[in-house]
Amino acid sequence: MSGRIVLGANQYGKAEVRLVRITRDPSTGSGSGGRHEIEDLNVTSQLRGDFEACHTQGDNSQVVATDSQKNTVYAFAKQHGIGSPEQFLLTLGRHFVDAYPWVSGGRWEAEQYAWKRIPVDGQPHDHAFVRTGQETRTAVVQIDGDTTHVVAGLTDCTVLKSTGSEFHGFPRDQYTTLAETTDRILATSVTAWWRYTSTDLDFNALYDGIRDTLLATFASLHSYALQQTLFEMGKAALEAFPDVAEIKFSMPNKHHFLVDLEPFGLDNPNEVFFAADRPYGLIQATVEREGATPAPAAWATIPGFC
Ligand SMILES: O=c1[nH]c(=O)c2[nH]c(=O)[nH]c2[nH]1
Repeated sequence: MSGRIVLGANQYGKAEVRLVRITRDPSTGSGSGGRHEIEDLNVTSQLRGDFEACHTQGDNSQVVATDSQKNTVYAFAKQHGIGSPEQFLLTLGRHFVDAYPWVSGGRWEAEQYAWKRIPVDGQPHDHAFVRTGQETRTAVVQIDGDTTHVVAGLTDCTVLKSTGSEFHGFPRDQYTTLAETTDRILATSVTAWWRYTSTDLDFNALYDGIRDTLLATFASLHSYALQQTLFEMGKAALEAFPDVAEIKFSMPNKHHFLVDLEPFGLDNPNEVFFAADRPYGLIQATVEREGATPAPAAWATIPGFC
């Protein structure tokens, strides 16, 4: 032992690059926009090799910036597609090892989130999807003497439309930078609670029917705002299910920003997106039957709704 302090094992890179790739095939599908495929990944790229000088002397001449690693993820999604996470990571990893002699290896990781097409009238929709495997069904019963309230709902039901969503016409002031758009991704994680008017119902059948109605409306509505989508989802559920008195929603607007690939000489016609996790828009509203008697006690223990 010399007593000298030295650098041990190290790796570095960009973690959790959220990437959504939409692949459009205008020759397929029933609508004018064709059938879309969605691939949704969380990618981490880390390089290993000779990075001694950076750690010990602040010499960045061999440091492939983590920002460049992130850009490469997005550019490769455009250029090579994804296909499978394994194939995508292999292409990515080989690129860094081949491009930089001092990069001896690295670690590339991806999580892929599965999406299913939302069924509308029994047919899988061309460009509206629901994320599988995370939705939770919820229910609360409250009894107070002779009064019983049943509220039920769902949470963490993540849905996405890769077209059929616009947002424009909003006021502009000196703090407005958001561009108007006539074609954007609309994605949200639906939390909904609805109040039943009776305790003697086929709750399983109702849950399935209400959930399917909410999702089919999300899929079918050409949206001008998430607020409008929320209202139409509630309206459709109330119209189809007379045993539901009212429905409350909390829906984050899960923003997907188009990645600027121009610096890399690539166009990006709504194909490669940065899926931001925060901040997010948060849209909350109650949809109710006009003139109905309110039931504040039913909602007293369900926080976070208006
Ligand atoms: O559907 C939307 N509603 C908004 O209120 C809003 N605000 C915003 O910046 N983007 C959006 N999108």
